[in-house]
Amino acid sequence: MDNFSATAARMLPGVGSPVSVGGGMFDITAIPGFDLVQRLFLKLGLDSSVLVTIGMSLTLLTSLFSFFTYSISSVTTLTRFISANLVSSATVHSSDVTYLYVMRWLAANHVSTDCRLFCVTSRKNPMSHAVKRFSSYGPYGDASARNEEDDDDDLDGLDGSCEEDRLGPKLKYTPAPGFLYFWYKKNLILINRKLDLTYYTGDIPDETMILTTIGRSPNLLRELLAEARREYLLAQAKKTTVYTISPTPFAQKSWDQGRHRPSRDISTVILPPESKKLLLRDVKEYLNPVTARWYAQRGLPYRRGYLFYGPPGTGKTSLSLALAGELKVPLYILSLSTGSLTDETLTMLFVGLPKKCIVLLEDIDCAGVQRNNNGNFMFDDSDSEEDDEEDYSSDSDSKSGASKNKETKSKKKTTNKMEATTTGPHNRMKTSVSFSGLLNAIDGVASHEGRILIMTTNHRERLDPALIRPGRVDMQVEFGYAGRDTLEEIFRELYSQVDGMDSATIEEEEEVFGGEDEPLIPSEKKARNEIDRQAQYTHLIAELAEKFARMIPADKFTPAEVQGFLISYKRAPRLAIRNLPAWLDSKRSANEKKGLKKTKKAKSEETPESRKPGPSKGLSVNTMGLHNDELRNLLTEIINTVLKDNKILQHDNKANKAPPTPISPTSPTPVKNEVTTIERPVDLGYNE
Ligand SMILES: Nc1ncnc2c1ncn2[C@@H]1O[C@H](COP(=O)(O)OP(=O)(O)OP(=O)(O)O)[C@@H](O)[C@H]1O
Repeated sequence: MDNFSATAARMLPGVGSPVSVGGGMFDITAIPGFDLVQRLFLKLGLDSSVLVTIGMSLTLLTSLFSFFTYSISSVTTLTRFISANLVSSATVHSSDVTYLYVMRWLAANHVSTDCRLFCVTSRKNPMSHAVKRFSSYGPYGDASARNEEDDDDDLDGLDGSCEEDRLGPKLKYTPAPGFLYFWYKKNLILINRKLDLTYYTGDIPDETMILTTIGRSPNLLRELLAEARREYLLAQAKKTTVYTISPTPFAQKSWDQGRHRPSRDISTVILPPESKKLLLRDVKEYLNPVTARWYAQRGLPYRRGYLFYGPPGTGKTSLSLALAGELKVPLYILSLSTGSLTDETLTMLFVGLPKKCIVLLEDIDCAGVQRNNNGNFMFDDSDSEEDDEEDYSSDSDSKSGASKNKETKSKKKTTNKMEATTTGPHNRMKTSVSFSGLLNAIDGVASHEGRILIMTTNHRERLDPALIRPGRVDMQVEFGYAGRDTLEEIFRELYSQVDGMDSATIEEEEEVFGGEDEPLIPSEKKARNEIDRQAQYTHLIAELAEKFARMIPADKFTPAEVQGFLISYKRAPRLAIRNLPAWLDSKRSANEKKGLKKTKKAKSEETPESRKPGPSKGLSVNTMGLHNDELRNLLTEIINTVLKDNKILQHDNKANKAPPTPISPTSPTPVKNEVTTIERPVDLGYNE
């Protein structure tokens, strides 16, 4: 026996001599090539017995691998057999709203919160949407719309807990992707959440969720899905989905992820009752399927447009939101001053609208939307929100100041470029929307039939008549300062009997501020039963509301201002009334200061040039680069004489004075495709 055979025999009994395998005799040296390898190893001075070890190990591993492969394939075959014959399953994809139904259901039934493998995030998570997918299980308007606020709102409603405690935002637990099981109606349900990272670009990865239950009948899963759907939709009925455009200035504009706001009850928007009634009747009639057929049969475009106009803070946006809630349609908000809107993007946005929705084209006059000589809208720096407020200043002195200011601004505007920087309250972005582009978007072929268009403006007089002609605007609603009735209603609305509000809560709150001399209701007069107590409270608030309304000058403040004041006294109406005179004084002096500032500003803007008689507005004199004062004066004189002779100046002045053709009020009953102006009654019957 040579060296190798001796070593092999040492390590493996039987090497070099026949080895017993499977009961038979196996001689390792009989393997073909063994002799050759053995000699090679001997030449290289290596211990060839290693070969035996490697050979044996490889054989063992191959056997094990074959065993596992076989086992896995058997399990797969078995699983396939079971899933094909013994279980039922439902597949839900995250791109479909059903996903949201299920996720909400899981949260509502504590399935997602009680699982062992979970993700955790903060409830008020300022992080990206990617985190939110796993941190949220609230309702979403559509599959892509996942919003943190909404989740939290809804979650609070579901588990009765609050999203924050004394220390800060609470933690939120949700199931990790993978397997999860729970019991539903005494049946085991298995959920497999699988992420699809194939096209993952860093935002929310797609997900497939498979719900499986034992048994061949799919009824159980259908029941669960139907229940999830019902609960989700019922929760949604109390909400309005609001879409705005994505805030990125350079990206292709598109509607952003819908946000769910609690629907605003239309009764909380205070308007003269007849205006509200007419408007509601008109919109509801328009949305009636019979009306749609009526339009179709006559070949009329099935669209309806409204113009809400009035000072800022008088409820135009609030009413639009409330209308969307009342009609259960989504609200799409678009402000012409927001973002780098172009004709194309505007058209695309209108194309992207669903069939039934409200489009709110806000502040159509914002930043001075006007048509220039080229037919394009111009956006002016000088007209900011602040100016809107100034223009509507309740102080008569300041009003004259404002109008002077406005004149100076409008002069500036004429020199404006077609594309100018806009100053919306939030953005400073380039905007260029041509007039025809806007009209095309509103009523071009791309515009969806069945939509409701609401345009709001603080300055109806600045709008081009073509924009608000019948067919584009079928009804106009004026929003004004708070008259006596409105003031009373605002007060009553704020202190109404919701959220446990009653005379006891008021007295408690007053105690915090040092208490009032008189008891709210003398103890001997306090009602005995609940119904009487409620009636007594309503009566009391009505009396206070009347007193409050009598103390404020009518038609001087916007509902937003009055609400803002009252909100400081959420549960202390008598305190609000006590502090009202001080608030009115502060408002008055603020207005006086504002008026003074404006007069000063207007004076400072008056340059010696502006005082000189010059060519009429809109007429520019090209001095061919000559800056000679004499020449300029001479030219000015010549032009003025020529203009006077040709009556151009007269005509031009007239044109400047004449406001854009006003829409005259017609009959109070809306007539199809005729403009109906719902004005607030001229005399509201309120005495100051
Ligand atoms: N008529 C009203 N009834 C109830 N609340 C009102 C009314 N007007 C204003 N408010 C309150 O004032 C706030 C601002 O109102 P809103 O945004 O609707 O005013 P707006 O007329 O759209 O203002 P802007 O012209 O600046 O857009 C809201 O919180 C709203 O609750």
